[in-house]
Amino acid sequence: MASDPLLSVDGLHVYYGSSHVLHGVTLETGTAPLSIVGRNGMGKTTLCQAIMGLVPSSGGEVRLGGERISGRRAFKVARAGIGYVPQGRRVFRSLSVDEHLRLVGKPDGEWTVERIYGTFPRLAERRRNGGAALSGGEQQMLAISRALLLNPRLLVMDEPTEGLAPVIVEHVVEVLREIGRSGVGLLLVEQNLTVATEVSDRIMVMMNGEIALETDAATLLNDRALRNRYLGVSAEA
Ligand SMILES: Nc1ncnc2c1ncn2[C@@H]1O[C@H](COP(=O)(O)OP(=O)(O)OP(=O)(O)O)[C@@H](O)[C@H]1O
Repeated sequence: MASDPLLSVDGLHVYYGSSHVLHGVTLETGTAPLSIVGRNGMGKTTLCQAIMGLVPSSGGEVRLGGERISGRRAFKVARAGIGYVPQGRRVFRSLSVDEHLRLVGKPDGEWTVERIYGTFPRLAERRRNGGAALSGGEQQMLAISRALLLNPRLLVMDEPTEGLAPVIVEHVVEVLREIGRSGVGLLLVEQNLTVATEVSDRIMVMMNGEIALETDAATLLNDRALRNRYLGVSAEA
């Protein structure tokens, strides 16, 4: 008997008032990373938020390991095993790096504060710095670390490289690849096609609130006409 996929989203609809934003999104993913790309305003953030229970869906369902999680409140979705790194990072300005990590870290989890410091030496160097004193890249690493310390089965990340310098983007890509290898599932929403294709081979394109295309990284990178059709100018950025 085939086992349940790690995450399955089936026919998900979301409205903001009378505005219909998700039009029956359907996807499945396992422990191999999956990237979702798409132009601005296509519904990628809304999809992340609907999976997390942060916006209500009006039809369809979300399952984690076969268990229905749609309709649950966000903290229960997190407790069920989905870590979320929202767009814009959101670290506390007055808490130090170490305080951020110790707030959520548990001594017996697979990801511990010590493992985080080993994975992100930069955070170890900055452990006494407050959130306000961190660079954008360091804040992103802290946001990812916080999500990992909850020992999730799946991480949902919304544009983790947005606004970062290229050298920092490279480091974040390395970290995402390591997460992919560690057995934690990864659903990555990205505007940066290079990042998306470096992190995952499987790529979905969202257009007008639907998954319009599922393809592999090489096909998308090699087919300019396909990129133009689904991603327009942002694909060349
Ligand atoms: N809280 C909200 N209330 C009303 N409309 C919203 C709200 N949030 C998003 N929208 C609209 O829903 C649509 C999808 O937005 P969403 O942020 O999900 O897209 P996106 O693909 O993540 O875009 P971006 O890459 O720019 O973040 C857009 O038209 C947006 O204006």
